[in-house]
Amino acid sequence: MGRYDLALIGFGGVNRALAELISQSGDRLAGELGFALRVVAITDLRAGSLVDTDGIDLTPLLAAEPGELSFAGLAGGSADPRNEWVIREVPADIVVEATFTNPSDGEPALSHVRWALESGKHVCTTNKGPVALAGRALKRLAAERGVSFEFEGSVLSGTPILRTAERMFGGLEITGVQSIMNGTSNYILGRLEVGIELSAAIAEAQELGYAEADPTADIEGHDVQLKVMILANEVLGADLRREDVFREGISAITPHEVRDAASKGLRWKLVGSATRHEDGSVDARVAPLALPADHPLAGISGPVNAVAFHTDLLGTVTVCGPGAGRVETAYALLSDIIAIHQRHADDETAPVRRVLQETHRV
Ligand SMILES: NC(=O)C1=CN([C@@H]2O[C@H](COP(=O)(O)OP(=O)(O)OC[C@H]3O[C@@H](n4cnc5c(N)ncnc54)[C@H](O)[C@@H]3O)[C@@H](O)[C@H]2O)C=CC1
Ligand SMILES: N[C@@H](CC=O)C(=O)O
Repeated sequence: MGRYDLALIGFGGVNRALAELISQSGDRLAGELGFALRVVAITDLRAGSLVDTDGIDLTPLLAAEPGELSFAGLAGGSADPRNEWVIREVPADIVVEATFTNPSDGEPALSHVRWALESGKHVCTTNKGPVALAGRALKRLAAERGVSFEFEGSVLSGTPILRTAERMFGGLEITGVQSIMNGTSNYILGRLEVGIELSAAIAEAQELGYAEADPTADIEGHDVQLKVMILANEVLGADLRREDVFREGISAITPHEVRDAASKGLRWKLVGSATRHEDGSVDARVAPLALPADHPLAGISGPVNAVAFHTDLLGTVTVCGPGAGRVETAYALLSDIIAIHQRHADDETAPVRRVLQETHRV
């Protein structure tokens, strides 16, 4: 059986959840998917870096409290993350980027992704920064190097919204999208409705693993701004920059307004939308809206997200599912790895083929 060796960049909630999945369910997944997964490198700003090209034993790492994990002193370990060296030099097949999202310039994740693609490694990421701010250039670089750049988890976490649009909407003209794409703000609005204070609701969203490292990005709409850019660029053929997308968050909405709206059958939602005009131009914006109960997005609660696609032949098609969560987002990474396998399993240089040949099974 073939195998993919992974380098995990960032070892916070999402990449830990992926490591847990591999550690606990790797054999079952290998039987089902036809390839095994092995982690050969991990880097993290706080923990440092750890490399073992024979495969890292994940069990003791996952047993440690996240805040207390340090790779210094372990064989192949260092207190320094050594991101560039690990990404460029360690012989991994796939670099899995899950450091924090930087809405301003996408760094350092943008460099991580670029280094990996330049080194001829496939990349999967849940990080919205590189995809929203440099998606076109990175896809071009990946194509030049004959590798894949996958980012399903950058929009709607594990819910396969980008692949659904790409693979299932053939022949449809999509004229616009209206969406709820931030689990944290949607969760918080629901908590305000039942009388929880804003600061307590934010703390809950952090504890549950939904919030960004800096939750301002969730509350003030930066996160949705990036996701609208990704969706519009991928689905509507746009080439939006951040300054093209009007942004207003939920911080100005008071708990009283939320409860008052609910008593009138309205629900405040942070809505990201994009519309394509006849001349091909695309307008996009992020703003809170008080939606009537019969709106397709009004009933979307908690960390669940949804995208309503406006199409010519089907009218409105709404897809909903988890929009945040560690395990849910780790699933997005697994789905990216499966996509890489499906695309490259027949390549001359594909890792699966290479391993099969090495072990003389073909
Ligand atoms: N948690 C969620 O529900 C979702 C998260 N995402 C995105 O996935 C990414 C990871 O999310 P989480 O794991 O929840 O975040 P997290 O904050 O739990 O983990 C990020 C990790 O990256 C590490 N890190 C930061 N800078 C680094 C650097 N320069 N080099 C190496 N490591 C570095 C941090 O020490 C931390 O352990 C973020 O970009 C986030 O926006 C996307 C969809 C959903
Ligand atoms: N903080 C984000 C995580 C996923 O992108 C959210 O709450 O949606």
